Amino acid sequence: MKKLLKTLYEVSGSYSNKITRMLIFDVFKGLSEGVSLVAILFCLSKICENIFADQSVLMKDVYTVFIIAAISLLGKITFGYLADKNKYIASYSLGAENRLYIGDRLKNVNMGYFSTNSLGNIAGALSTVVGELETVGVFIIEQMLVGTIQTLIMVIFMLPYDFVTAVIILLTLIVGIVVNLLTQKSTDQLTERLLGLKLDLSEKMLEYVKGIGITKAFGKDQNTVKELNESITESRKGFLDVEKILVPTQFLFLIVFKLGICLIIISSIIRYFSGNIEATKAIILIVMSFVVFSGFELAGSMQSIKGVAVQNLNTVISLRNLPVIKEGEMKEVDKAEISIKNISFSYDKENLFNNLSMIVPEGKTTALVGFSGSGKTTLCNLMARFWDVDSGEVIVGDTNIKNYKYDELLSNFSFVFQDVYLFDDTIRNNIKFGNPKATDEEMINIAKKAQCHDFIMKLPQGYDTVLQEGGSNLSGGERQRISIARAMLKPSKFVILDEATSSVDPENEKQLLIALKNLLKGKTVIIIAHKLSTVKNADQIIVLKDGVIEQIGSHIELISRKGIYRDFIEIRKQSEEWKI
Ligand SMILES: Nc1ncnc2c1ncn2[C@@H]1O[C@H](COP(=O)(O)OP(=O)(O)OP(=O)(O)O)[C@@H](O)[C@H]1O
Repeated sequence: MKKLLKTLYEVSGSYSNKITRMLIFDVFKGLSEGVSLVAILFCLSKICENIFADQSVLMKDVYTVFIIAAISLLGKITFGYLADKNKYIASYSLGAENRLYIGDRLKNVNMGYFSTNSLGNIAGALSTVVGELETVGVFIIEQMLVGTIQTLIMVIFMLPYDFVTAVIILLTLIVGIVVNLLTQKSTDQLTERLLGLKLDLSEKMLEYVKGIGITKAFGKDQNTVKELNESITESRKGFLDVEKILVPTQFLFLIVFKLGICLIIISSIIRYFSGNIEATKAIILIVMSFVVFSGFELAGSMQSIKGVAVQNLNTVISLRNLPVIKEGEMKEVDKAEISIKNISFSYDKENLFNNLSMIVPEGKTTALVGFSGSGKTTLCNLMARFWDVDSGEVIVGDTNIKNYKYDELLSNFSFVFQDVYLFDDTIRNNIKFGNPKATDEEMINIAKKAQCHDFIMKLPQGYDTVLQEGGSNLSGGERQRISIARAMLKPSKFVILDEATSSVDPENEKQLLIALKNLLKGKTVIIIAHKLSTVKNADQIIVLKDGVIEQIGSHIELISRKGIYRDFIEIRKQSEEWKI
């Protein structure tokens, strides 16, 4: 419980005071519950005493006990309400706060993290794990605390009332705790496995849904379906295995208390018949035996799922502590130039770049061309610090990018990625994502230039049309034009266009290229393109092959020289597979 509380406080952020309040109210709720039970037993004892003594029940005693019971019941309800109020605010708010915190942290995590950790796992952790934390985590602590306090009150009452029963209760509690501790290790291991299975299942589900189109196209017996089926079978088997161990351990734990109850009843009957205790006491002890362990039984049953809560909390803590990239203090980019000096970089063992150097001059357009896999996208990612170089320097303006504040550095870059992603939001908000302060007029003006205004106006709600996740209710070309408008609306010094017009039809592309030319005027542009039309007007063309710069120059210079660029152009005419 101490460990659970400690980790819960670690993730509770600004809502830790609500948890403290909940715990305080729960202590009073537990006390009230214990006292009300004792008061009812005491009342019963007085009534029995008077009946057995053939006397009329003393109303003064009954009233006193009734008032105590009423006050404690009222306390139980009031403190229960206050504890619940704080519990719900704390649990749902800390869930939301953690999702926001982790989401923000993920933004500053090196992209390598996303290569080694699947999207499904991260999504599963943020939804399932944080969700369980909201519903189960705080609840477990509450039940354990209230149950334990209630039982302690009963024990304290029992000690002076009947020593033998007090000893039986204490021994039962000790055996119960020992059984719990002995089974704890195996249940903890199981809950760890349970979490792994849940995350694996959510990863496979996500992969399956995302690839549903491919699955349809290639038939049902493809790998994703097979993997999903295996994961479902594996998780079903795993969940059953967990239950197979959890149920008997729970049963063993409950048996201990049932045996404790039997012992109290047997000892009371034996002692009554041997004349050691009176009938009243025997009755009270027998009645009390049925309720004395109830709080502790509940607390103990929480112990087995406590492992789940601890696992969930640890997962949240590890996500909260994800190593983010180290950032510097620089805010302003003084010069819109990028200078790459002797960089080496590898995704895994083999280096993609070895001592590569180049300059992206201010206010000019630099085109990166080369075969697929030659490193064009990677080079752009290194310029915006999506990844860190292994050695060498990427200098933006006059400063190494590692010395900039990360958000400030990124605010200077606009991107149009190969794989366009649009948010599940209106078209207006998707375009304004690049510059939320832009007016509608500015936004529409850019949309017109990006050749998307006309098709947007044909949609039933125009700019207020809500896009489906990823923009799946638009064509590839429409998505790309919206992403161009989004990038153009962002006031940035650098624009990176990664095959930005690849999905646009020739008619739109012509107008788009004219618009891009105007919009990109004065900006430093890095363009990855496979179309000659996009590349030939660049001020500088850098030809990459297997991570090595083979040629640098303008289109006129490169086409007039024998070499890889001229070959590209030739081959391009023959084959659509080349990327130039
Ligand atoms: N996240 C990653 N993890 C591991 N390897 C990667 C990753 N991204 C790219 N690579 C590898 O790095 C090399 C360069 O990839 P990159 O995407 O930079 O090439 P590219 O020239 O942009 O290719 P394309 O024109 O096909 O987009 C390729 O061999 C690719 O497989």
